[in-house]
Amino acid sequence: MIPSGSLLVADALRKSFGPTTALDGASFSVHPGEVVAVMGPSGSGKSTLLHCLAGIVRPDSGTVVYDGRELTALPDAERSALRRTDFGFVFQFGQLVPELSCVENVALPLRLSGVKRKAAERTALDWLERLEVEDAARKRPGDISGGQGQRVAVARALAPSPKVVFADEPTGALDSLNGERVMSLLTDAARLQNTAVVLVTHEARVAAYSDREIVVRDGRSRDPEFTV
Ligand SMILES: Nc1ncnc2c1ncn2[C@@H]1O[C@H](COP(=O)(O)OP(=O)(O)OP(=O)(O)O)[C@@H](O)[C@H]1O
Repeated sequence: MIPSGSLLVADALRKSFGPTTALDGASFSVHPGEVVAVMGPSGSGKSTLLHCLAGIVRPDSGTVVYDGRELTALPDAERSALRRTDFGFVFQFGQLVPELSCVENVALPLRLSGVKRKAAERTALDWLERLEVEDAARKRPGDISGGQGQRVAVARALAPSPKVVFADEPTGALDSLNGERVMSLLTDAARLQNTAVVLVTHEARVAAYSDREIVVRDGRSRDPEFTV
């Protein structure tokens, strides 16, 4: 049975890329404000699971239900709109826009959802402060360190108050000290605003920041919250 009170639930996901089976029956669930780590060896299907959960990749079969709506059945335009309004993303290499200052990067998703420039930049500055990286506000991503860049990327993901943040190896390019700082800032801020976090990682010390771990092996995962 699908776990009750979940915000995002995937059941029996299957996905192949040509002859390669990436997902072969994966289940997953996350509650509002919960941090769930998706663990597993390289090539086991973690990123594919995250992409299916975020509506970026359409599974061959199985379902993804977000807030009562079946993502897998929504038209592309509606899924894109949902990604903009409800989801935030943090990738391994920040993927900030190099031509914009850090405060403009954080303000960008707010601007795209219609917030006026001044208000968007005020909110962006608040978030940079919360992530202890306000010194980088007027600098461009190329002029700050990798650790600072990831904090800016976390600020950008959280500033629009998303319901879910998807983080794919968010500390993979950082040393352990910077990685731990980014993880504690990300999870504290997410819990504070009741944002769920889907965290893909193969590192146990990163997964230690989660409330729960789900292991993917050979494209299969079983969420223990599901009951038969
Ligand atoms: N777009 C794609 N085209 C072809 N094969 C793909 C594609 N995406 C993933 N795969 C394959 O699917 C399998 C699962 O990949 P996935 O990236 O989901 O694993 P992962 O657990 O995230 O790996 P890693 O930890 O190395 O990032 C791998 O064999 C991979 O090569």
